[in-house]
Amino acid sequence: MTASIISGKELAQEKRKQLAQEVKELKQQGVVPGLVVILVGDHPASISYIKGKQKASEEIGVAFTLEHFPESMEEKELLDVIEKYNHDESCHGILVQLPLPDHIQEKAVIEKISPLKDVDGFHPLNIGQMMIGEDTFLPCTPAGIVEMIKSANIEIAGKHVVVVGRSNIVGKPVGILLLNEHATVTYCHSRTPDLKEVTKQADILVVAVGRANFITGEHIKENAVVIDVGVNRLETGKLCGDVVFEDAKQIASHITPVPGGVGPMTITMLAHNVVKSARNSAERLQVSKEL
Ligand SMILES: Nc1nc2c(c(=O)[nH]1)N[C@@H](CN(C=O)c1ccc(C(=O)N[C@@H](CCC(=O)O)C(=O)O)cc1)CN2
Repeated sequence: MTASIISGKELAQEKRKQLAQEVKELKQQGVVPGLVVILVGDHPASISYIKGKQKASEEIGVAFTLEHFPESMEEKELLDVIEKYNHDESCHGILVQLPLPDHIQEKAVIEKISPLKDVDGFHPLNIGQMMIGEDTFLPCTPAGIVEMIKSANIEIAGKHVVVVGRSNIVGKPVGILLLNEHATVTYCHSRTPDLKEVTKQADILVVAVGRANFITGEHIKENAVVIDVGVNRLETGKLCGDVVFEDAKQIASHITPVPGGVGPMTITMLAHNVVKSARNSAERLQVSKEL
């Protein structure tokens, strides 16, 4: 039997329709959700991802602003731009596209963004809230993965999840979100001895290493759910994931494709966070009017 495909593209379309409806309602209350994306440099992949964010924002009705600066921009200048938007009431979400040039400290930049506008969910305060299971802005790729698993009616509680990769953006938080859903979680990384012995125990295997075709059929348990987070561009120009799709298709019960899997859901969860932030801000305004 071949695996069912969990289409992030289709789920994203469905969620974007719901978000467009929520934005319509917010606009009737006089609130236009606003997203500011900051790009430093001309990284081609970043430019392409930002175009995706702009297209989704336009589809949903979110006001999108791009602040594009040269690679030579100083860290201080970037912090000042963030400070400006922290105080701008028309802006509900601030996102600094990663990676940043080497001379700019990612940590300082993330910490500068107001936690109330941190729609990437990368600020330590929001990460802490996520760790303890409080309502907050969740990092977009991990949140999108959880939505995709749930959309396929896959039970998470009690399952053994193996996460391959330990980045702050994807690997670490996706493990925490799935732990919060009562999974048993194991993390693997470059120093894990005998990787396939661990991955073969996974009921749900999440792969986020950024290496084309890193996971083969040998790593996958029969009927596992395989979530491929990799977006790798081959020399031929073709995109592929971290998992050999043809192998996984024969073994897994479900698999996410690349392209059209986790990527579109990352962008949709960003829009979800912007709408959530606009709603929070409308509620704060209402409370302050009532006082
Ligand atoms: N500030 C952030 N920077 C980065 C993040 C992030 O969440 N916040 N994640 C990644 C890049 N990323 C979003 O920014 C991202 C990656 C991939 C996709 C996507 O839709 N991929 C498509 C293929 C796109 C293509 O043709 O190249 C797919 O998988 O179908 C969206 C967003 C690093 N930086």
